[in-house]
Amino acid sequence: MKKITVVGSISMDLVTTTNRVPNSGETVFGEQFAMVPGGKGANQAVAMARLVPDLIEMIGAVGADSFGEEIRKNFTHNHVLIEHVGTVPQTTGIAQITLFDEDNRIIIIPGANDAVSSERFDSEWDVIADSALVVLQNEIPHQTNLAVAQYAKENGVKVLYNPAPARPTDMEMIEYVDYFTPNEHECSELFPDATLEETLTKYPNKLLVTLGVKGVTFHDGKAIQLIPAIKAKVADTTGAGDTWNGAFAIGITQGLSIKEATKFAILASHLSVQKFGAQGGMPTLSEMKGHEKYEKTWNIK
Ligand SMILES: Nc1ncnc2c1ncn2[C@@H]1O[C@H](COP(=O)(O)OP(=O)(O)OP(=O)(O)O)[C@@H](O)[C@H]1O
Ligand SMILES: [K+]
Repeated sequence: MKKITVVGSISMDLVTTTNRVPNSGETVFGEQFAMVPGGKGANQAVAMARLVPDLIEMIGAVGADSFGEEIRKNFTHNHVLIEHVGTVPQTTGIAQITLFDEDNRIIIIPGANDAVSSERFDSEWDVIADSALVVLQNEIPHQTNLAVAQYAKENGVKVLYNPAPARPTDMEMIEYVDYFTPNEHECSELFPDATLEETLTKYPNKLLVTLGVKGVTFHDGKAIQLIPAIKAKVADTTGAGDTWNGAFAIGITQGLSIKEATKFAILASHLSVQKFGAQGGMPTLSEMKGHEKYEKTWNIK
């Protein structure tokens, strides 16, 4: 089977839980601290490798620091292939997350992720050309995404592009990609002058919009489809979108229709929101197969 390649971000999430946030010049005691691997690229790679191990190739960069080492271990533990994860002089990307008052405040330092430049690719181009699918998000430079998407198109390789977080330059990508997967909020940022229905109708079988607890919507060429989410007892929705994108990528590359791949991915994200952390709840294929909503006709291997 051909590999799936993610070109994207890798970071360490530093998560502080506190009942008070300090004012300028003030020091407070918080409640808890956790360090968990994250970054949308890495999360989507792990989501896929949980379902199909040793078939997901990660292209990205970390720094020459202890976070980089931890992240490499985490990839290997999750059966993501990291021969093309480089080490650069910048620090490993981090997200400093403060959980306060049932909400979060996040500072991202891209660090090594800003150094993921297609101008430095060498054997990476062959990896991309040999892939069944390339998966992109928006936490590495836009120029790299654009160069990868253009190269993939020239070489007949399909691209799944998750434009998260949305950037003004995203629309330059759309003609080179096969699947475009914003969430509802990103979709209205990217298409501010049209209704959701108009936008979906303009990009049939290409634009899939995730609607959180409402599910996923797309136009199938004849009509707009809305596939409902599966209700869950929610522990933490972090990573729901990454799980959905990763599982959708697996479904599509294993021959499912857009509708069936969407349903497969909805089941994966339903399982993911029931555990803490972005990667914590990402299901394995056997966990998926054990669920009553798993359909035998999917035939995922
Ligand atoms: N509360 C929930 N219960 C069940 N399924 C959910 C829930 N939230 C999200 N999902 C599933 O996950 C998919 C993706 O969620 P969403 O549209 O919120 O993506 P997102 O905004 O990119 O997520 P995040 O940024 O939190 O990772 C949804 O289409 C849905 O199938
Ligand atoms: K989760």
